[in-house]
Amino acid sequence: MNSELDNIYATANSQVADFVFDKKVAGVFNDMIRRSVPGYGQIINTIGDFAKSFVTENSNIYDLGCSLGSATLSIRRQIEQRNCKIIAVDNSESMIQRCNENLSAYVSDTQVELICGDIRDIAFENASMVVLNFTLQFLPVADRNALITSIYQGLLPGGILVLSEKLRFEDETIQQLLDKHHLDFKRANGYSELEISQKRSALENVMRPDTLTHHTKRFTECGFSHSSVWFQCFNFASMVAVK
Ligand SMILES: Nc1ncnc2c1ncn2[C@@H]1O[C@H](C[S@+](CC[C@H]([NH3+])C(=O)[O-])CC(=O)[O-])[C@@H](O)[C@H]1O
Ligand SMILES: O=C(O)C(=O)Cc1ccccc1
Repeated sequence: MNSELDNIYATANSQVADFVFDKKVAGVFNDMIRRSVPGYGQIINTIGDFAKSFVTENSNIYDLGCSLGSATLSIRRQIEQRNCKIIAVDNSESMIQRCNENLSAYVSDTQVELICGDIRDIAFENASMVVLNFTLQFLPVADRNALITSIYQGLLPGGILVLSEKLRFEDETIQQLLDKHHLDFKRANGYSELEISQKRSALENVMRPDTLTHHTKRFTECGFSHSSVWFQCFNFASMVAVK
């Protein structure tokens, strides 16, 4: 999966536009997310491991906000179950175009249907696994419960939802502690203070993290009886909810 170096925010701008998943972002995304999200690689690998355990033959798997297809590739590498289909959805044409290139580079028996569209418009059915890997945080808060409910209703009994998100903390001491270590992670990965500051400004109107308490409450409200955090690094976490 080729990717240029992310230097999108390396030059000072008097006006930083809201972050969009456009062609420029898609071109550097693999570099951007690995240098910005601690534990991303581990989460991607483990999504494949979860798929090996949870995907059932003749079922559907949904990768919502698939970006370049890293989660879809991880799932496709791991599953041996027959007659499954992965439905990978993203509303960025640039992401879908690159995702298609990435998926075409590998031969696989597992069918992948790529949809350039809004995940809120997807009808979920016969699903053994659904992945929301750092996507829900970009949806309006008011739309999140309806999506999780729709996912729950479309999951087969025993099906799994993997939800990874940046977290917000009510406790200001914890928020500041984990924010600091996240920014140190970005610094250690070569981002300048200017890049960190300008990216934060670009994200503030388009990415709205929830608290872990809210995620857990939402799982229960939307029908799930089993959920847990399985991974957390600083203010980034991945959760599982099982039907
Ligand atoms: N309403 C929407 N409908 C469809 N796509 C959307 C919507 N809103 C945002 N997106 C898409 O969700 C993705 C979020 S990135 C996911 C990483 C990937 N899951 C990964 O495992 O590498 C995470 C991040 O950038 O932090 C982008 O590709 C958006 O175009
Ligand atoms: O939360 C942050 O500071 C990020 O940079 C996360 C991120 C990673 C990739 C695209 C958009 C946001």
